Amino acid sequence: MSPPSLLRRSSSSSTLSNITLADTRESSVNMADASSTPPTSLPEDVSSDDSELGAKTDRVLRGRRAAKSHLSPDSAATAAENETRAFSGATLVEPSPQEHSSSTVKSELTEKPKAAKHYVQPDPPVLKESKNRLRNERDAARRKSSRLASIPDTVSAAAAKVTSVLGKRSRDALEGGREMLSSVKGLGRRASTLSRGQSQGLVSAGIKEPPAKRSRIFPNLQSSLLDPDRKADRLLPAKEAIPAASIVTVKPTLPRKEKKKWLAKGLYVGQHRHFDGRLTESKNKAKQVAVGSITERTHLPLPMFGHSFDRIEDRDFVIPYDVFAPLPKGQEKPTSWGKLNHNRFVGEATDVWKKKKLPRSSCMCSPPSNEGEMGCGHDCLNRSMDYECDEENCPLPADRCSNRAFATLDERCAKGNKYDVGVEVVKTTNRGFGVRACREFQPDRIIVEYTGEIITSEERDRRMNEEYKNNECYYLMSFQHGMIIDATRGSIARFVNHSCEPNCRVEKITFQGRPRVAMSAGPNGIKTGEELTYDYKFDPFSAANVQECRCGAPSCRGVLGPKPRPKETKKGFVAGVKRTVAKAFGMAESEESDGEPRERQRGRKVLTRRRSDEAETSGETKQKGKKQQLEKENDARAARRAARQSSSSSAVVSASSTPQPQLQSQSTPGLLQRTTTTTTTTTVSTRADSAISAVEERSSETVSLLHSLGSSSRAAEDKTKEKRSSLRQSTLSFQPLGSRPVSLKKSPPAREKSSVMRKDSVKKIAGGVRKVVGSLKGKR
Ligand SMILES: C[S@@+](CC[C@H](N)C(=O)[O-])C[C@H]1O[C@@H](n2cnc3c(N)ncnc32)[C@H](O)[C@@H]1O
Repeated sequence: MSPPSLLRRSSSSSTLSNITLADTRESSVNMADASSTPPTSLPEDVSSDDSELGAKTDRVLRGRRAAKSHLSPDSAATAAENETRAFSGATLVEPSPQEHSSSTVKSELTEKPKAAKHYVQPDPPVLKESKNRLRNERDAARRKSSRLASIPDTVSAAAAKVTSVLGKRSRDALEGGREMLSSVKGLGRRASTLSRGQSQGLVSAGIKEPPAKRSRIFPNLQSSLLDPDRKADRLLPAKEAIPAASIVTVKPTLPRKEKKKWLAKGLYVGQHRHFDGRLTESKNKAKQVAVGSITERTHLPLPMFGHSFDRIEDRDFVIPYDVFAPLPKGQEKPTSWGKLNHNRFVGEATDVWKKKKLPRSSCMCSPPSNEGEMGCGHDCLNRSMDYECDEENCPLPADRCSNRAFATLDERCAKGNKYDVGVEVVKTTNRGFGVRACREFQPDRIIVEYTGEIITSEERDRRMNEEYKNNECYYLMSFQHGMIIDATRGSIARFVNHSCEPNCRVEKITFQGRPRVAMSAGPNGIKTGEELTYDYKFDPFSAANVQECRCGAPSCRGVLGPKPRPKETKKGFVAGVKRTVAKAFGMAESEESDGEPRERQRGRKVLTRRRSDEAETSGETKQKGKKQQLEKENDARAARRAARQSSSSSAVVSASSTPQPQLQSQSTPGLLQRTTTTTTTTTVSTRADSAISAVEERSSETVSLLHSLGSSSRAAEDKTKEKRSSLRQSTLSFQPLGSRPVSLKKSPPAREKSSVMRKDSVKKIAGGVRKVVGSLKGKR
């Protein structure tokens, strides 16, 4: 009866599609049986509603399974067969090609009962007993299923509710869906899955269920829940498939508050518009407070200092360095530089420092009467002594005291950002590395601290002779109590180059009992992008140490150090006596070493050439030879100088007029100079030798007397200025390219030197007299 076309032998993997309908007899039996079973005998008016259909199918399945379990082996087999046939009734529905598509499930399910009805055969005779039992079981199953049938409806209703808010607040919808699910607690697997009926329909129709789509949020969601036609279903995951923990709560993304970005480069970096170059720092600050209420336009701030400073000083506006010459990406960075942002006492320096404490200082300043004005100005005692005010030595509160340089620097640097640190290392075209400002600095404002290892002079000698003997640059600066800051490991300030027209100055300030070296802006302030420079002011004692200056300033001295004095005939009594003595001993005036004109100039020329040729390897041998020659000359000159100093017996005068090799104790900041020891054999004549020894004997008494006289009159003055003179000794030492340290000579202590330098004319005359006497004696 049944058309062969409707008999299917499927190899599909579907659980129920393995049923084989081999002959027509069997199939007719099956059909008869199927006619009495709900799936295949659904009346035409049966709704095609999924839930209902699902419920009915469910009932059949349950009834049949129950019957199966109560049958005898034979009857069970028959019942199983019947069951199979009953299902096969459903599978007899030949789906149209379109019906294979999952999207047409609904129509298929609607038509299926009708189609099945066509092919259902009358009920064949079966075992009565088993049939009755089967019926009973079926009834029981029906009762149970009817209860379950209402659950999908509940879920559908819930889903509909969820759908209504879908798209608005997905999170709320999810929560709602979850609540709904929990309200139908006890929901079985079948009831919780809305499309169970659908899926069974598909199966019974022999259509292989498409592989389930997987949701990213709910990986266990069944494909039916992802049906685009049923949005609500998507939000209702199968109860047992989705543990509560796996539900990801989607947090609403709130707009994040943007972090303030400081300008790090450009025309308008680090500017404030109320700066007036004519006013002092404190007055400027007061003015700034006064105009504080004015709302500043932020969209177009004025360039550096509001250009006012340029107008006042009648200077050209310069485009900041980083605008016309921004740091190239991947530019060369200094290597082998151990950064040290605080002074570190090394070795014996620690003990020295502990023993020698600096005296305390305190000021008596009173708060300025004008609101907003800053106190502790130039008349502040602490300031004049180069001491920084703090809460212990100053009666003013920190916000009214303008003498708190290091406190503000520490505060600024603690912020750690580039703007507040304010400086960066750059590669210069012709002077190695340098430092430039990343922001403006107002006049006298502290910029950076010169820090490094604090070492004793012995340690310095050792390092110079052993560790740094092949170095090109040295970073030594005198510190305190004869100690030295070695910034080989130090702060960024070590890279600051020299200029004959510097924009910064170096000063020593005692902060909370400890001296620290500050680099501050000069009187013109610093513009963003400007290279920082200060005057090294070192004394090129040896010609070998003279370096060509490449600062490019209009008033450049040509060398790193003071301008060489032109050769001139000295006037005055002492000079005359000297000349007489020199003539008497047959010493040519041209060999005078005071100004060291010939050698020094020759040396500079050589060095200048050498530095310009320094890149050429071939030139190095040449340089060495010349250097050796220079050193020989230096030694000879030093010997002559030693002889002359002794012969003149005027140690005091010569100390004040002749620039001595200094390692420390200079009254103004400058460079520490590595010196060559003057121990070479004296080549002066025997006559001169005898004259010298005679003078030495007689003059020693007079010199010491002069010292004692001077000291008593200076006592009061020294008391006040002692601290200052001992602190103002920031002299930095560095070495020209290729030169090698021979040994280092210690200069006299600061106090001794300063006292020596304060000689009055009486002493000069006395010295001159002694010289004449000495020379006359020598002649005799
Ligand atoms: C304290 S270091 C400064 C940093 C150095 N430019 C560097 O690259 O490390 C001093 C050395 O820099 C060089 N230098 C500094 N200022 C200079 C100038 N105006 N002209 C030529 N060379 C300079 C000299 O070689 C000097 O020995």
